[in-house]
Amino acid sequence: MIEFRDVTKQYPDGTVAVDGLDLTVEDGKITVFVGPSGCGKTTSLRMINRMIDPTGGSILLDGKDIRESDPPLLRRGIGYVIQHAGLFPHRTVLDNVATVPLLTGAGKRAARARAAELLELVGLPQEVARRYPPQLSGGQQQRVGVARALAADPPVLLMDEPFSAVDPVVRDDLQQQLLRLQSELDKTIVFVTHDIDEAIKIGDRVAVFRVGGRLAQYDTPSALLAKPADDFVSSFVGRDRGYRALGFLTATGVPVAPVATVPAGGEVARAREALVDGWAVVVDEERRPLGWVSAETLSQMDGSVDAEQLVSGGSLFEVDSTAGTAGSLRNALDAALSSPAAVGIAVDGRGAVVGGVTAQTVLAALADARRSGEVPG
Ligand SMILES: Nc1ncnc2c1ncn2[C@@H]1O[C@H](COP(=O)(O)OP(=O)(O)OP(=O)(O)O)[C@@H](O)[C@H]1O
Repeated sequence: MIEFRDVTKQYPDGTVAVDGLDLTVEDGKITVFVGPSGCGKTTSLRMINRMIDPTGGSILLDGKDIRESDPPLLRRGIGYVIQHAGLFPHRTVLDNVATVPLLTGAGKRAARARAAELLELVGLPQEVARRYPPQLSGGQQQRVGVARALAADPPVLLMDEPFSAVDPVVRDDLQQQLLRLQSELDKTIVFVTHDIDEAIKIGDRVAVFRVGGRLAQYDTPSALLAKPADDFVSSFVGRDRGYRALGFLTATGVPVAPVATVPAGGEVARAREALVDGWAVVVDEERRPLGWVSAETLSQMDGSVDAEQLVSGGSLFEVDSTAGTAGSLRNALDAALSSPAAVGIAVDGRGAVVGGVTAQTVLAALADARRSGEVPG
């Protein structure tokens, strides 16, 4: 547990970067510091490993004031990941990671074995280990940075905008990977970002800072979206916060209705009979959706349903609650809104069609969730 107690940092030029911060970072959780540029996120983070010392108040790590700890020793228990990974360009990827176990007294062979293990853990293919950092993509470099930070097996991990320099698709991938790693490792992670979407996606708890280094709100992502403390937080979490809040409710409670399906390669005449409200989903042998057909598209096919001529299908959402993979209400609503037939396709864990929902059904499920108190109104 990391406790900030009335922590203030005033730089020598008079700038107050952090002002009276009181906050407790829980063990085994991801705590995100988010806020506009210059609000003191990085300063707050760096005070945890004593790269910066506060000018007022105190920070406790597991009940002990960190001022009583020798900084190098303190940092052994605190991994640190930054934007652009901060790797040594002239050492191989393997050696970049192996540096840490070497520093903590492991032999060369053991250090390299540990490094190889960590690279695998963060999802890097083996051949990457022999390359040098400039020969890696930005996303791969970030993974190496995470592997290196984990090398000493520190209970605490500080991450300062680690994924900001990569494109949105890679970023999404890195975020998923972090969540997967965390579900295995249970580290205490403090993560700085200026991106509220990222904060909401990965944070167990999110601390929103305002400029001047003051904490505006510290809450779970869903509470932040449902009950922003003031106008600043409300505008920071954004206009579509109601829509984003749907991402926290699983679609398991949404009644899925049967949806018309026709096999690819089946007879057009039969497919025409199967249409419901003018549409049917074309599926492969495993009942996985390939796209939609309407009376009009069928009229352009001769004889059999041609998988090359379908109306493309919109997003899908999962309802396989037994596998614990149910999508969210947001996924379900998006599926309905993006479907050419206005019916969102629900699939099971294997991707087979199990039915469909309309936007009205999703909204009715949301209204039910509100009535039962599952979500604040
Ligand atoms: N060494 C320093 N000397 C003086 N002022 C500083 C110093 N470092 C940071 N600051 C100021 O302290 C404030 C907080 O900076 P900090 O880097 O903690 O913010 P941040 O929220 O992480 O910002 P960003 O998202 O832009 O990185 C800013 O006004 C910044 O200009």
